[in-house]
Amino acid sequence: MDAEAVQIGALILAMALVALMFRQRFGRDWREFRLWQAQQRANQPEPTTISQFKPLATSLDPRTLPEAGTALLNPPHDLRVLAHELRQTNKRFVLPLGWRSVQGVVSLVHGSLIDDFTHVQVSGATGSGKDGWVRTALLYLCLTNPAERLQLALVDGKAGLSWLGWREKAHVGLFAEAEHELAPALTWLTEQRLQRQKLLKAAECERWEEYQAHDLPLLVVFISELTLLEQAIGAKQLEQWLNSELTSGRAAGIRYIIATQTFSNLSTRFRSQISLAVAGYQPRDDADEPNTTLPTKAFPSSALPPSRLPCPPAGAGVFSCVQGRNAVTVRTSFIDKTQRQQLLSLLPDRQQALPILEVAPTKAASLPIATEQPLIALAQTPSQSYNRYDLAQLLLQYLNRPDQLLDSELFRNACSIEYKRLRSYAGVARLFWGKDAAPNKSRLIKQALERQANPNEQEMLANLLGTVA
Ligand SMILES: Nc1ncnc2c1ncn2[C@@H]1O[C@H](COP(=O)(O)OP(=O)(O)OP(=O)(O)O)[C@@H](O)[C@H]1O
Repeated sequence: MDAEAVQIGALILAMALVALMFRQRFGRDWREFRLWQAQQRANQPEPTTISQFKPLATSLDPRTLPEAGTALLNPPHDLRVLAHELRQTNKRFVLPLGWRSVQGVVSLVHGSLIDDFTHVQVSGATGSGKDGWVRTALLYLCLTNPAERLQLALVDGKAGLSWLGWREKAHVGLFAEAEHELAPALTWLTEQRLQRQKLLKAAECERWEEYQAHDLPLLVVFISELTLLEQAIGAKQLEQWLNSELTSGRAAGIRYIIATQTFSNLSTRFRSQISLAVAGYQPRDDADEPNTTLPTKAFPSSALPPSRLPCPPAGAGVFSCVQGRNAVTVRTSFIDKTQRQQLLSLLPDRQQALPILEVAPTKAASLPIATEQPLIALAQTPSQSYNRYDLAQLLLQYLNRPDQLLDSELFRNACSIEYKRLRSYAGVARLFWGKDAAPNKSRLIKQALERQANPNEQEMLANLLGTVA
């Protein structure tokens, strides 16, 4: 009996040992398989919408810049060569992204702001060529589209030095260069978006692309250094504003190109609205993901992560363009000052004055309320017996003088409709001014309701006659 028990015990022990060995082996195999699977996925990027051309010009030097992956050593620095290559596309609003060379074949990577991507982020350490990239892209856009079809808004916190000669051009609809102009420029952009939404709504268009009339050009907004805007209006306000404008600007025919040295410390929320990352050199590999959305190890073989690109000045103009999981490393054409001035002189001058950017609201808290958040909330209002676009415009107009809203029948009417629904002054205030609405806004709603309940004689007459104050 004892011997039998020993035998059974030995058998169980032997089985457990075998199971343990298998488990370890199997676990290792499984991990290796997952790693191999991840590598395969990374090496076979999904088909991209940014595309490349076989060159029309035959004399391009196919050598690549040392240590810069597929980036071309000597990209053509003549805009006519770019134009010559891009003749092959039939897409609208095309941006040249840069040149690459694979096994001796040179190609120009490019994409359309309408068909291929929407908003673009451009990053890279100082001197990596961000301004150069944007200037070439925008110059090309202006030379290929009349001012009636394309307008630029240049918000350049770097005192406009990179944009000398652009202010006078008919393509430029807004030019903000001084620090005090930055916050009003953002308000102007929100107003533009609201006006566009109103026009599109009147024309029963869900998207700008459907709009048939010719009075709504594509508006391309370039923000040259995000951190300067952050200093001017505050991080939280900027994040809220960007989130609203990037989300709703797209359907209104507005595209943002946002540049900064690194997106590392900036909110990830608004960045989810950006569909193309143009990423130059970064000194640290933990900056790879914030600047491209791809972790260092997930880069496909077609591109180098920003931290592996050659650093400027040798690596100036080298960028990895990342869209989803697809990425390519390119070098941009550098249009020098002489050529730039010549090309700018071909663009028509403006006939009308630029908008005057009044002194900014000093408090960050008073940035446009009529942004996405209240508009989305308003759009969900079940009883639409007031015009939400007019209300949004009104809120924006009285941003710094909210007390004066009390004189508006539209405002008071909207307050009473929303209060009946929400049963909370603070709730209505949040609906109108966003989630950070201050307590004084709740008081304002209360006052509006009191006034609506006890209108003065003139207001009663106006109400009876059906006119809007
Ligand atoms: N495509 C390019 N090819 C070669 N050199 C370039 C290219 N682009 C830029 N450079 C060089 O790099 C310099 C810096 O470029 P640029 O001012 O565009 O960089 P930046 O990233 O905007 O810098 P910063 O953040 O400091 O403003 C340019 O003066 C030019 O000499």
